[in-house]
Amino acid sequence: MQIIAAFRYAIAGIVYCVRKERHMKIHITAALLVLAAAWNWRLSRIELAVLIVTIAAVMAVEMINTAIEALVDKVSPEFHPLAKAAKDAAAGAVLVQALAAVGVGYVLFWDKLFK
Ligand SMILES: Nc1ncnc2c1ncn2[C@@H]1O[C@H](COP(=O)(O)OP(=O)(O)OP(=O)(O)O)[C@@H](O)[C@H]1O
Repeated sequence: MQIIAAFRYAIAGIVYCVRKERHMKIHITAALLVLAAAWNWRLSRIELAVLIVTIAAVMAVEMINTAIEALVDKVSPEFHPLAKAAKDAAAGAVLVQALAAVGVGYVLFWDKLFK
């Protein structure tokens, strides 16, 4: 696959997730707010790097969750315990990453907000 076409498909995947997933819109809004706060409090370069990786990880896991949901809906529209396991595990991955992001936010911003 040509590299330009590969990029086009990847962008289409991101656009699909943003359009379809309400959670992606929430993640993007939160990311913009957090980046504004990082700029306001002049986070160090390393803090900013951690923040960027965390934001990207949350969005990437959410997109993988969307991919798994789409695949499960395609191959198993009817109820199946394995379909449930796949969707629940994917949702669990999003939760784990979101909790980690809250932890990162706490470490980076708590002192600046409350001291
Ligand atoms: N085909 C299925 N077989 C068994 N359980 C399912 C199936 N589809 C959904 N479920 C159960 O319902 C839950 C919610 O599924 P759903 O597809 O509505 O995902 P969601 O997390 O609400 O995502 P979204 O809100 O993005 O659509 C799953 O986590 C799973 O437990």
